[in-house]
Amino acid sequence: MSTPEPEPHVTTVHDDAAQDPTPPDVAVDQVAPPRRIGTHRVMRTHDPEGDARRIAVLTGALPWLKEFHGNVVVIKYGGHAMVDDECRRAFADDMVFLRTCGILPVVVHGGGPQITEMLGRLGIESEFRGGLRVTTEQTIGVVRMVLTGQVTPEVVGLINQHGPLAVGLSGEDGGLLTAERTQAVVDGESVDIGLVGDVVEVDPAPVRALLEAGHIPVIATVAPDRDGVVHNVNADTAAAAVAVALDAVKLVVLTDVEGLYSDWPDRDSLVQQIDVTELAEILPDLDAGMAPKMAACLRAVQGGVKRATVVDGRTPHALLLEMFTTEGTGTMVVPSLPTPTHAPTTQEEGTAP
Ligand SMILES: Nc1ncnc2c1ncn2[C@@H]1O[C@H](COP(=O)(O)OP(=O)(O)O)[C@@H](O)[C@H]1O
Ligand SMILES: CC(=O)N[C@@H](CCC(=O)OP(=O)(O)O)C(=O)O
Repeated sequence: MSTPEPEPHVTTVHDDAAQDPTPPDVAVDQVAPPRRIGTHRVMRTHDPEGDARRIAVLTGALPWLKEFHGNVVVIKYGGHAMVDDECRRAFADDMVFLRTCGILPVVVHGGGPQITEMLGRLGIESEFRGGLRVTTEQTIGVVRMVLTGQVTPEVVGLINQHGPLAVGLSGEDGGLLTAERTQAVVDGESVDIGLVGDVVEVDPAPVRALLEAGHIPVIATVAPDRDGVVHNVNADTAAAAVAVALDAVKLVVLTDVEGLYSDWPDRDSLVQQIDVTELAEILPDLDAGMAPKMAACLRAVQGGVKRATVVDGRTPHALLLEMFTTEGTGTMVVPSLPTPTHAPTTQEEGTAP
């Protein structure tokens, strides 16, 4: 019996190697690939000028962060500033930015165009006198429905895309606002405009409770009078009253124009800064849209709010630029400026804290 030939030694890769986690044989002359250490991330390209700009922005924000940290800032979010998607997203980002920086934003929203649209759909014509809506028994229901049932949830929803931060409430909730029937002033004459109220009392407790719980309050401006009759309150007016009651350091009014023009509509006449004495003088001559807005800024600063600014809400992030850079935007209302007895310093000229 002959001895069987030995099988030639063959290195094979078995079919079942796919299930076998051990690596296949490595030929002696094959070098293992070098081990890769770490992973990639987005890196800056060499850009000393860009770096200097970024650093200037970040360090330049420091005095403002110190000024606002732990303090209430009231933001009046006008109905005209809500119309564009990009601006709406930017507004929500800005509110969350403020809250994350330890600042306490409180939003008071308008909704004039949205109310007008709904009234139009119902076949009711809108009428304004002295910048305020003539409000009948019929229209107050629509005003209340649009502000609390449509605009508040929209604003809350926008902010809450970042997480459950915003909580909506109206002047009717928790005794927040008490209104008293008011009149409009047209050509120096007081005229009746129905169920329109001025704010005569603010109970800040419900808003403070929300702030303490880490929330961003979003307020709709319908409010009962002392008999419980609901009134339509202009959102600029309500924002000013809320800012005073909460000892806010700042009121920012977001609207659809760059600020106050002294010679409206001449675009070269933007007022950069105005003190309350001068504002009180020109207030009776202001046109409808700006009249309640500037009256609100006046009321806020006279009530102890350090600054009130009207800013163009159609420019995304205009609020951040206004709050965290020395170069302001829009029109700033400040307390009465003392008559300078010396050449103004840079600090007095600018808007630094
Ligand atoms: N002196 C002025 N300076 C700037 N805007 C003015 C002036 N007078 C009237 N306006 C008008 O006021 C409007 C802003 O008010 P309004 O429409 O009530 O805004 P919001 O909905 O934000 O409260 C501007 O779009 C402009 O048409
Ligand atoms: C009395 C009065 O005029 N109320 C306003 C309330 C909404 C508001 O102020 O909205 P804006 O801020 O978008 O203008 C109105 O009915 O239109």
